[in-house]
Amino acid sequence: MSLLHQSHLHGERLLIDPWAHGTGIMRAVLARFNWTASDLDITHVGSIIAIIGAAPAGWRLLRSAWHETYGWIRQFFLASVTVPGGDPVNKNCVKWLASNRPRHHRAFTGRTEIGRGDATDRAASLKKTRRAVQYAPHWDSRWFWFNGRLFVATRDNFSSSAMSDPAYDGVGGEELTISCFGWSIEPVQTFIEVAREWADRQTQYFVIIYGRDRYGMSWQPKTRKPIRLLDTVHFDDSVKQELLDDVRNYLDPRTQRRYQSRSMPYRRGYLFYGPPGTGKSSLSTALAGEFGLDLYEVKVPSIASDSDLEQMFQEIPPQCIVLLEDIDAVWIERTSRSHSPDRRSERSSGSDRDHSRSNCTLSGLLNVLDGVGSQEGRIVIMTTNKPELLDPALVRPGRVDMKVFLGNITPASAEQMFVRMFSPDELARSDNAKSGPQRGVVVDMDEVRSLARDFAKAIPDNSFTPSQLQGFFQLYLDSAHAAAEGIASWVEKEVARQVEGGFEFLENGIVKRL
Ligand SMILES: Nc1ncnc2c1ncn2[C@@H]1O[C@H](COP(=O)(O)OP(=O)(O)OP(=O)(O)O)[C@@H](O)[C@H]1O
Repeated sequence: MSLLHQSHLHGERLLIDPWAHGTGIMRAVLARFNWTASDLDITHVGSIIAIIGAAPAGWRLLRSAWHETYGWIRQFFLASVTVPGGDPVNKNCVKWLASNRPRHHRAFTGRTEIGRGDATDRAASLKKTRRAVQYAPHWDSRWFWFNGRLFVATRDNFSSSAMSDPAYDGVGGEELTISCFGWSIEPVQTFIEVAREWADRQTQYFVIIYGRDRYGMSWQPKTRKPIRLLDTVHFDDSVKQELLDDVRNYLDPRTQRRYQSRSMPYRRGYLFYGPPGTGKSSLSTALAGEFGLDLYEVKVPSIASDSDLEQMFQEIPPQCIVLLEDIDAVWIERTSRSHSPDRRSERSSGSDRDHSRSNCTLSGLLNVLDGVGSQEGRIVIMTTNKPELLDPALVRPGRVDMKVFLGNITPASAEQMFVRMFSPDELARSDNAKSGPQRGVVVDMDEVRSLARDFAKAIPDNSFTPSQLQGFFQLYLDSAHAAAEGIASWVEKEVARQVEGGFEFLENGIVKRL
């Protein structure tokens, strides 16, 4: 089709032209750069459009040329180490890279941070809709300098299924390859060591608790708890000291050499037993913090089968604490149980298995604890509220080397707990964390000690669990005097409640019992 042109008084102008609209826009754009309309003719427009049209093809060509070249560079000039996704080293390196990222990094993954809320509004943070969003840098390859060398880290970010995994946290979920120029992988190994040490320093004030993911397929870091000091778990001081000495001695490298030279399996097992709420889990976490170990938590009633248990243990690293909670739930196969008639009658009832009972068997458990395939070097802590149900084979020396009873609180422990709750340092620390004026009434240490002595006198020995007493303190956190005054009536009420027993509930403002 021929183009129609018409001359006007103001010179030659395009009137009816398929390009007219486009050129109008272009003219407007060019005018901003002080170009006149006469500078633009149809051949210029055509060239510009052709260039724009060819740009993506050119870009693709350049990219594939770069990939080809990069492949050659990797093959002939780079030394590399690949770390599988989910491995702790992978997380360490990715975290190091994230914290040393360029200031203007622009790609992030965002995910709802379950378990942590909006720090500025505590009440709102408990609502589902106000959960904070966590942003982690998103990248598939990063060039960086380390120790004067050029490194590149690549991960299979976008194609991997990691992103669709609900447990994906944006850190360490994908296979990671770290490379540097040269023939030796030594610089990469040095980088990995530095990243590991850096990550250890970041977590030295926390205990990392690992749990199975929701499909029971792999271990995932479940929570990161601030280290709980052993002083905050109250029980018999001499037993606590004995336990500490035993763990310290076991972890000493000389002990390991001694075990090995005498062909003894390098393993240590502990049983923490006692009523609910006496600190069995708290003590396990405190021990992990004290010795800088990660804690792998296994809830025995929820184990699906012996093979699942075996798989779990195979994936647990050597230096850590394995916490087997509610070990009495394990399925006993033995036909003769001298001191557990209840269990025998349950066993004879065949299919009606107790729901709190695990699907893993005693022999499955014994196998992972000290069978041929069991790893050495880890600490196993078992907890139970019902030690009388345990099979003697499970708790024999070699499997359980020390039994620690955690019982109801003694007046001496109650006194320690009071001092801890109201020490001036503790009050100042917790009030500083709050915004607004100081709420707690600070009394000096001598007064706290004297109030604690009076407080302890009101606590009958061996009557309340530490968690019950903790519940009492939660009512009086702001005043040591009020706590010391309120304890007598609280004890009276609690004792009456324990005598009456049953489940207490409120109906029309009246306390009733089931
Ligand atoms: N001995 C203790 N010293 C200090 N605090 C304790 C102690 N025992 C329990 N608590 C407090 O009570 C709560 C429950 O404790 P924990 O879960 O450790 O008890 P548990 O014995 O493991 O209970 P369960 O058998 O029901 O699992 C925690 O908040 C903990 O701080």
